[in-house]
Amino acid sequence: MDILEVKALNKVYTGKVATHALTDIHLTIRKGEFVGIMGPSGSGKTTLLNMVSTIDRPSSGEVRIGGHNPYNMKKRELAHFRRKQLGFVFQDFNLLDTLTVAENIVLPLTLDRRPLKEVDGLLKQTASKLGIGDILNKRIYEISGGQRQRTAIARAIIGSPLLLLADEPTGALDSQSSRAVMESLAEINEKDGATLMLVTHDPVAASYCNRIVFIKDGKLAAEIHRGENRQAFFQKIIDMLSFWGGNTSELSSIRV
Ligand SMILES: Nc1ncnc2c1ncn2[C@@H]1O[C@H](COP(=O)(O)OP(=O)(O)OP(=O)(O)O)[C@@H](O)[C@H]1O
Repeated sequence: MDILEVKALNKVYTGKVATHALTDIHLTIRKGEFVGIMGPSGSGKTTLLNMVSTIDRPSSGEVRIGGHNPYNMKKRELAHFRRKQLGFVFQDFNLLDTLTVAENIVLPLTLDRRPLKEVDGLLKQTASKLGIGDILNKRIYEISGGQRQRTAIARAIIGSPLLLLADEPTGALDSQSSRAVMESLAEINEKDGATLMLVTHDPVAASYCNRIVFIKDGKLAAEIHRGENRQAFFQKIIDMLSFWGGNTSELSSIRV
């Protein structure tokens, strides 16, 4: 089953000078896939993510999520669709600092007025998946960056969205926390069959994906698939980045 279908997508930012940010993008993500989007700075990764996450409207072409075209929806319907069907994970966590970990995680369910008992069950189950069951009563300012990102992931998946979208989720983390966060995302993908789309510059983070799509100058440039061996996939990613452009400095010697 296709979770995401992007067809003939174009985005032109109009202004004094028009920027053709995306040109004729076709991308399908099937249920249970973990797809990474990579490419040099300014290549159009964020623009693509914004079109898929329904934040910004394409200039032409089509986006379908679970068979629905979000851009045909009315404002309220779209807000509801976004809350139910999409999960978001950002580089800077986007958590509410003065609330507890538990309060942050259940926020989407509270907004939907789900029964307390159901919310409590889902909270325990989701927190234990992310290994944060013992910090539920702490406030966000009392926990580490890695714990914050795992809290944000818990919030993103508690409503079982069709598609989880992550924008540089390891961008603000040290390498050890980055690995823990990527291992959590990979586990959600493998064990729960969650479908993920990840935008990243980080080849180590990207090596946890099943497939990487490279964008260059707003166009799909190449695609690689992971086999059994993550170290070999990491090396392939490095090779692709040095060919297509991207951040590869000091990375070839890293073991993943
Ligand atoms: N709101 C905007 N208005 C005008 N041009 C924009 C806007 N957002 C992005 N662009 C341009 O569109 C192109 C693609 O930008 P985008 O942010 O999608 O790239 P990116 O691959 O995510 O880059 P980075 O890795 O640096 O975040 C760039 O040329 C950028 O300058």
